[in-house]
Amino acid sequence: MGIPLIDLSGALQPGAPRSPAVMAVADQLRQACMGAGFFYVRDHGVPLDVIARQFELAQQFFDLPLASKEAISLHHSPAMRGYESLGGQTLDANARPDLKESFYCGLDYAAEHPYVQRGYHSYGSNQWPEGLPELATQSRTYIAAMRQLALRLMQLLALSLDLPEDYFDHTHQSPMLTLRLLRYPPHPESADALTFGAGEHTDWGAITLLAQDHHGGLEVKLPTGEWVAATPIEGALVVNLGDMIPRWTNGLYRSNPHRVRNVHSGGAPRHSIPFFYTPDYEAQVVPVPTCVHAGESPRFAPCTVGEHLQAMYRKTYGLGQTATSTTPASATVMA
Ligand SMILES: O=C(O)CCC(=O)C(=O)O
Ligand SMILES: [Fe+2]
Repeated sequence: MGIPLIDLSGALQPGAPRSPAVMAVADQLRQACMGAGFFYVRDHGVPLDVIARQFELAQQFFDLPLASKEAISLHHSPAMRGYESLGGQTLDANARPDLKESFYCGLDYAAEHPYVQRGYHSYGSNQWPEGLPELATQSRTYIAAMRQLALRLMQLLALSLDLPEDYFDHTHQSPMLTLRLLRYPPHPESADALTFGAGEHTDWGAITLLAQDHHGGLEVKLPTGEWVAATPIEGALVVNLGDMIPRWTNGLYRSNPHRVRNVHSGGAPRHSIPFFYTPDYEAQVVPVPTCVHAGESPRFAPCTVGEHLQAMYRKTYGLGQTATSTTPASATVMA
């Protein structure tokens, strides 16, 4: 079992849900989601020049002086948007802080939006760096294109579960969408076994669409326990399932652990751009009807998206509680 490559041409248009081309893609998705929980997509409809420009601007952003980046530190932002310096996050509580710099942005939610008023984590406005005005406009274009693809992938996922195509559409009314720019310095030669660019973790939302540069370094843990490289494929995106998907599918589809070490770049930094398609903060995540059969019970405690995400942010940023003392209620697996 590896990480399959799925060609989306012929399956991008909604409204012809049961055509043979669409159902062939839905079948491939089902196999991938029951296995690696990761797959590549190509012919995905996101213009390649939009992706290339996002990488150029990411490089320009990280090349800014540290003081310019720190001026928009995410610690200044109630919505957790902005710059995060090296070692700012510890994705694996048993490892060292991650060797990566990052920049968070997302949808602009106005101060009057009820979720901003309620102080929900990550709802609010962006912080953009001085001197790089195109980053804001380009990131909005990128988010819009990725959002459209993610919506379509969730529709195909619904079909793969024998559900109506639009089954999950309503769960993304006011989503927690996050676009993240990442730069990993070269992995130090002296690094010990507890050093990672991104420590072992699962993603937290619905699906992640990852664009990576040509260096590689992302590794995925298969259900067998074997780690495999998610080697870059030109023009393709890596898609993986976040923690909401096993909850919706009662464990049928997997949100698999993965990690990053920038060990193949010949001493160059590695850049990647994950887009986290995370549902509405208040969406209740309970198993879909086609995944709980007579006599079976739900394997996960019901949760809202916001509860789980907030607990995971707290855990990996040491906010409020220490990493080891935080066990999100939503992580509970029922017997
Ligand atoms: O940089 C990568 O390839 C993956 C990053 C990642 O897993 C994450 O940000 O959740
Ligand atoms: Fe991840």
